[in-house]
Amino acid sequence: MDAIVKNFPQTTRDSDRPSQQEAEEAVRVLLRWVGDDPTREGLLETPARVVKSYRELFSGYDMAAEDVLGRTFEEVAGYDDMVLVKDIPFFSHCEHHMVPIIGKAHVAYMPDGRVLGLSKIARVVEIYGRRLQTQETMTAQIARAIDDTLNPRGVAVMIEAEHMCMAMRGVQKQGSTTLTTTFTGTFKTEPADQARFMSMVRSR
Ligand SMILES: Nc1nc2c(ncn2[C@@H]2O[C@H](COP(=O)(O)OP(=O)(O)OP(=O)(O)O)[C@@H](O)[C@H]2O)c(=O)[nH]1
Ligand SMILES: [Zn+2]
Repeated sequence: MDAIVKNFPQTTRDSDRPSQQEAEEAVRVLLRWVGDDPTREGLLETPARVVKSYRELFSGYDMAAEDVLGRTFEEVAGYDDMVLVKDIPFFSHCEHHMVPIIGKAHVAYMPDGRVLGLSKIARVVEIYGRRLQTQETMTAQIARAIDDTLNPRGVAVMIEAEHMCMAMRGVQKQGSTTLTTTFTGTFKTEPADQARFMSMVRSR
């Protein structure tokens, strides 16, 4: 099973994807649709640039969290308390409007013998961030990926983000923050663990 299919039911196989030329043509259509002229000098290279930047901004479709989380360590002198990586910045795009979501993720787990490389937690945030998202889905996906691959005693994920679709357009409310949380295992069953996670996230 290739990584993309394993990773995400809604991702497209490479063979089903439009060509770069087709994607560039779609950008030209949008440029005409907003009222500009894709043949003027300043816009000639724009479709190619947009497609290239989409490759980067949506590179999460080509990566699987399971591959990143596969490498774990056991030699931690019996450490079994919470591991929290907080304030992980990310950029995503909302699946409704395809405009940016800008936020921070806080990710914790309670190890059960094995721990993750710390950078891998940030990489998982990156993998799910670089897709079209709702904040709720992204929060749940990060928690589930860590839960499924590491089998810790519990996972806690909090995301705080500003949605540009609410700031730049539509209801036009700048500066509002949306908070979402997913708790599994001990973070779900033990109020004290959940409270400690919240206070560690909040402490500066
Ligand atoms: N639950 C959730 N909603 C989101 C997220 N990102 C954007 N939205 C919302 O998705 C909704 C889409 O609503 P629609 O009425 O279909 O679209 P719209 O006419 O563009 O809505 P307005 O933004 O209110 O103008 C809006 O209320 C957005 O604020 C997200 O991550 N989670
Ligand atoms: Zn939106």
